[in-house]
Amino acid sequence: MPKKVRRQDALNYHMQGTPGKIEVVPTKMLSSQSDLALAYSPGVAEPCKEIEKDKENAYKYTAKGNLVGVISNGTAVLGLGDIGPDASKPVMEGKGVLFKKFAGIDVFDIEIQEKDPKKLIQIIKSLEPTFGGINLEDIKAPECFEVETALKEQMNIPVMHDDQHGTAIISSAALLNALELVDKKIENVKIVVLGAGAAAISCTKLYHSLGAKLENIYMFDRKGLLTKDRDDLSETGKMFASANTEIKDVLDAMKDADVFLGLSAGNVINKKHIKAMADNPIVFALANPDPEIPYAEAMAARKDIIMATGRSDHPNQVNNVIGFPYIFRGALDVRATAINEEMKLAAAYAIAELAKQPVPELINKAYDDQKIVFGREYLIPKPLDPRLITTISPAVANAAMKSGVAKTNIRDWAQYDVDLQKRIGVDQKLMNRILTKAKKDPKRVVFSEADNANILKAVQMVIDEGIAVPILLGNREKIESLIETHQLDLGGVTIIDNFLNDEKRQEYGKVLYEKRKRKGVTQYEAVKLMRDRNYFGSMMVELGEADAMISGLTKDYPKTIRPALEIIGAEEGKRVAGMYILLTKKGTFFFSDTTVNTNPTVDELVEIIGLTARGAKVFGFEPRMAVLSYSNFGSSKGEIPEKTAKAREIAKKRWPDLIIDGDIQANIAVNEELLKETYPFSELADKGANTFIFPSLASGNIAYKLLMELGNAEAIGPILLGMNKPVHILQLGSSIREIVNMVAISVVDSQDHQNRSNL
Ligand SMILES: NC(=O)C1=CN([C@@H]2O[C@H](COP(=O)(O)OP(=O)(O)OC[C@H]3O[C@@H](n4cnc5c(N)ncnc54)[C@H](OP(=O)(O)O)[C@@H]3O)[C@@H](O)[C@H]2O)C=CC1
Ligand SMILES: CC(=O)C(=O)O
Ligand SMILES: [Mg+2]
Repeated sequence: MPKKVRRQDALNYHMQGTPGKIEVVPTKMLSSQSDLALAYSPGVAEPCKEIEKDKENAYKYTAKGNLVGVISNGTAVLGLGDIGPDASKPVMEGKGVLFKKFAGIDVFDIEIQEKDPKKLIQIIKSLEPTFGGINLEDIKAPECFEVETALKEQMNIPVMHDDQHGTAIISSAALLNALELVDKKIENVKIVVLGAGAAAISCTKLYHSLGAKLENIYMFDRKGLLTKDRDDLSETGKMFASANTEIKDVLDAMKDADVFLGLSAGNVINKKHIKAMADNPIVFALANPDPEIPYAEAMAARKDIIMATGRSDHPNQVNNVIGFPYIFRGALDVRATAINEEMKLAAAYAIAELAKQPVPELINKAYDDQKIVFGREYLIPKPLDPRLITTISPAVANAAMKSGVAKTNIRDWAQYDVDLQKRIGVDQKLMNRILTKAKKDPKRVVFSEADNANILKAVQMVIDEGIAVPILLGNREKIESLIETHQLDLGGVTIIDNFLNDEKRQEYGKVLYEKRKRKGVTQYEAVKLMRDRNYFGSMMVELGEADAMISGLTKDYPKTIRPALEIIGAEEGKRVAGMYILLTKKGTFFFSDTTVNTNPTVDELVEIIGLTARGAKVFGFEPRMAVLSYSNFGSSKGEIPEKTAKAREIAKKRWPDLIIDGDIQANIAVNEELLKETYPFSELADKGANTFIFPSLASGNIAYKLLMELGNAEAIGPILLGMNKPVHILQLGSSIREIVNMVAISVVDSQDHQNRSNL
């Protein structure tokens, strides 16, 4: 299901926390007087002198080699037109994020207040000392051609105008594959191009070098068809001017056309245009953010259509994000002085070929468990495909070496492959995996604080993404008014406000009374407690009227968990514990117990070990557990070393197959070198720990919070382990994304509970 992008969501995304999408992070320590003396004066003078002797040393002593300038003057921003350099900044920051996330490349985005191409050339050229490469972006035609050509001639680092060549590379790959599917030859096809700007001209040039005939190409700008008798065409435009002056308009040109390429503006053609085309029409409507024709309209017009857009919410996303991070990665890794035709073609063929390879399960999972196979709906690889980097970058680097523009060579390609994989990390995908798993089998989740705007916004995302079937508990009038105020689209969602209704409360109260009558609760009190939505929601889960409950955004933890414990309780013979998942630069780690057991006894620690191991497995990890202390294997005496060592011993007897070690200090547990050197007998010596059992709630809680604040780790949780049915408690004031993540976790937890009871 396509996910709608709402205006307010997009604004909030950019506004929340630190405004914008990027920050600069130091890569060296700066914690002491001597660090300071090295990082800045006097020490910094030494690398300065080395670079003065030989400029190439900048690659050795500065960030230049991995730094790309994303530079725009804001004259052709997406399909929004000349909105100016200030307004282009979100797009340029966005490219910075994609460079970093997909290829580990750092970016400074530079927005320049200058339209004169000559001056622009001067400014950009003067930035050569800073950057390892230049990505020109959203500069309008025809100025962009002059700017790029001059900079390529004058600069000794790779320069690429991505709207031209990135788009040309990706769309050529898609075109080659689409033509293969419909069994047409590029030499014979009639191509209508709407737009005669940077992207359109460059794509058409590349199609021409791949074999398309000039006489079969009909290119339009706002004034109409580019024809030989027009005297307002640029030099590049003239190349595609048609000798046929009979054609009236785009519709006329579309008669029997095999290929439509749109790189102009949104919603400028309609189904009549599509219907006029030849059999098996190939329609690439690539304007952003809205394609030349809406996807649904084009698909409805013809059954035999092959359709691509620039958007991520439809199949066949022809967007330069599939190319630029990896093209620059390959170019930087061999210190190429240019991105030449050979490198571009190598990228296009690598992309086209990758689409024909079997798709790994990971990608199927990331895209809603579809079985993705090469075909009409999968012409080119998906943007989240981790193989893009290991396919495109080596192809580009190799082409640079062969065409003589590489200043360094890659010799060990196997090692290069490993290095590239490290660049993208693997664990960032964890939340994606959880979300995908949830979407596969969504469950009914009751929100007991539904009269809260953030909960409702999260519910909207949950519905849009198909994660769960929400049930809203709260005052109907208030919920409806919030839905209206925030312009949400929650029609059809169940709202329950009859927890005040006597009949339902009586029914639920009786069940609670039966459970708690020997704990001092009277029938009257039990019925009264059902006015509390946490009691009511817990009872829905207990009686199978919902599969999971989410609460805790507005009340403190103990108040929220108590009703769940009284009504649902722990699994038979088990305790309840709280786990956090920490996403750090060094990978994913599980922390327990961070929220429930203040000072666990040995037996309680053993239970926590068992629950946490199962929790880590639910999220797809093989736990390697460290029972943490301030000692290593009995090196200190005291209550905590003894408690943790004993717990480990008992747990190991109970679950001999689990990797568990302790008592152990936290730094040792994650440091394989130290472990191998000092404690080679340890079960963790091979790989280090990924799961930590803390001796007390205080230590676990403090550790994860410090990691969040000082280590920039992302925390997912707390995940309640050991409940008889899924209930998950939010942190006070969780963000909308955190609420959505917790819903996905509760759905996955519910799936796991149901699978267990099915065994
Ligand atoms: N999917 C992708 O990866 C990419 C998509 N794009 C999209 O392509 C479009 C163009 O970008 P770019 O080439 O950089 O911009 P340019 O400003 O360089 O070119 C825009 C071209 O489109 C023409 N045009 C605009 N509106 C219409 C219209 N209603 N009918 C006919 N022609 C029209 C303009 O005509 P005129 O010359 O008469 O003004 C101009 O020739 C944008 O929507 C952009 O988002 C761009 C790069 C990558
Ligand atoms: C994708 C892109 O670069 C554009 O639409 O301009
Ligand atoms: Mg662009």
